[in-house]
Amino acid sequence: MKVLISDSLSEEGVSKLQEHFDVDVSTGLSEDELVEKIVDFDALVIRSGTQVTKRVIEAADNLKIVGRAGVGVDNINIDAATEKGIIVVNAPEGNMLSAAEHTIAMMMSMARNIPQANASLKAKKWERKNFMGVEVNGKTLGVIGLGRIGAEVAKRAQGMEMDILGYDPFVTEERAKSMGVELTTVDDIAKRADFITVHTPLTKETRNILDAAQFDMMKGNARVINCARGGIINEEALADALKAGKIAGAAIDVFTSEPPFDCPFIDIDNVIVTPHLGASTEEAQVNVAVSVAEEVISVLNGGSARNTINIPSVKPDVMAVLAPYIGLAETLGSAVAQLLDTNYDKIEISYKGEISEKDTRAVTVAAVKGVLEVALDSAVNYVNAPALAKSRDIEVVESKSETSDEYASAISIKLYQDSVSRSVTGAVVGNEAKIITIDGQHVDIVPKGFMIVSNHINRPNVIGPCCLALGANNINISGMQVGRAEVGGQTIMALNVDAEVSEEILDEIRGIDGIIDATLVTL
Ligand SMILES: NC(=O)c1ccc[n+]([C@@H]2O[C@H](COP(=O)([O-])OP(=O)(O)OC[C@H]3O[C@@H](n4cnc5c(N)ncnc54)[C@H](O)[C@@H]3O)[C@@H](O)[C@H]2O)c1
Ligand SMILES: O=C(O)[C@H](O)COP(=O)(O)O
Repeated sequence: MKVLISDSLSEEGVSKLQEHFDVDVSTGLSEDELVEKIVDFDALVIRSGTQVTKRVIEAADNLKIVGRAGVGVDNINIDAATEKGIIVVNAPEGNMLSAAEHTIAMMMSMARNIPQANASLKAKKWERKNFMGVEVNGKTLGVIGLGRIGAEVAKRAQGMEMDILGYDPFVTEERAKSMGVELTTVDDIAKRADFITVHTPLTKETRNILDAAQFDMMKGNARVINCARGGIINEEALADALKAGKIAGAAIDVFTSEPPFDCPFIDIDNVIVTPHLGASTEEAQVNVAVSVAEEVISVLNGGSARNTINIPSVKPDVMAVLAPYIGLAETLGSAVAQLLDTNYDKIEISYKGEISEKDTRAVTVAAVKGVLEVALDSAVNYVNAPALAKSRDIEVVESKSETSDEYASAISIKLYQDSVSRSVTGAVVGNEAKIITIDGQHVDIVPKGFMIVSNHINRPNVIGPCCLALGANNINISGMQVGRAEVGGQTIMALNVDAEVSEEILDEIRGIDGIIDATLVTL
């Protein structure tokens, strides 16, 4: 079998692979070169430097596995790989300490102007008064994303006597408390923190999580750090805030486009930058290279992988019966997680009717994956979803009842946090998945595309203005369902729309008299 390594990989990983396979190390390939070359290979091992695009996947007729020696898989077209049956694995733990240490190094370098002072002295200047710094002791650090790296950063900053504020929709109050972190909102972090660091994946929710509005709220002495992914902090807004003197500095390791030679803040004096070095330590590189090499060896020899991103660990015969329900459960999980706008500590999956007699473990895993994916994106997969829920103190409960009201089988997923809960129920009719209730109210929705779900008072002159607002913004409504509540009572409305709806338009809808809430659900 043949393995292509297309980014620089630690020798320990290369030699492990060479013990088993014919290994070709070719770095710096263009997309065209990779498309041409990949045809012959059974495995591809990469870091962040290789873009595994749809074209590359389409050309990869022998490829069985893509191994990412690191965390982020945003440079891999996962859907294309999944469609082609190519396993994608990563090495989620090997570089977390290095990334956390780099974050702390960036914070300290920024606090004490070390890169600028170093450059000045090497230019034979003695400019002590230009490099007055600040202490971090007693200061407040805001950590956005309290996963593996965020948690390690918080721990290290506490060692330097910093107070930690955190935001992570996926972390419960209890867990935050055990980490010594005060859980709050992004805006509160923007207002109160002296240093702010981001440690999330780049998703629809995290893109521009620090934007012009947040820079406007920050204190004049605020400093921001991005050692996660370019785009989590809006680069234009950051440049504007620095130029206007709204904040005191920034330390950036990752960029929307790398190398970032056209980046709008790269030349600003109080910005320090590194060329995506978070994982660049000897230790981390050995860890991730060995981890990925072991995964590739196992998979190419017919075994399984530990850190799969896209392949369910379900036996083929079980899959054949459960496949439509696995898809349904994942979709329902995603829908309900998008509807609940607080953290949750319990996921309840209820099976009714014929499905309750089956071994539903795989369906439950799919439901949990669907729920968690809203916050964790590609970090969650069929294999790790239950463990991720457990590690975040989220209880997963299954219940079964042999009777089902209208459909042969129905699945409900309910998320809880204290007295707040939301639920979505679905069924499979023919081969088509349907949402049949939202929060217990009957609807009949094909769960696909964009949907606005709102609660409103069941009385005249509420639905019309919503439709007018969408029409005025050129958003076409392709379907509408309204729950059945008594006149004057609270009811659900679900509007299928043909395009994504911005927060501004949703705010317009939320402002309509009689509307209680409105959420965009993307499926
Ligand atoms: N600079 C580097 O070289 C380097 C090295 C390693 C990792 N990384 C990047 O660091 C990031 C974090 O990695 P990790 O291993 O800690 O991942 P992780 O999956 O362990 O943690 C990510 C956390 O982000 C949280 N999150 C998701 N959506 C959120 C949202 N909307 N708001 C706030 N929090 C949200 C999740 O709940 C999770 O706890 C990734 O983007 C990864 O690619 C960069
Ligand atoms: O996601 C990651 O693991 C980091 O961004 C590291 O990327 P690298 O392996 O290309 O250094």
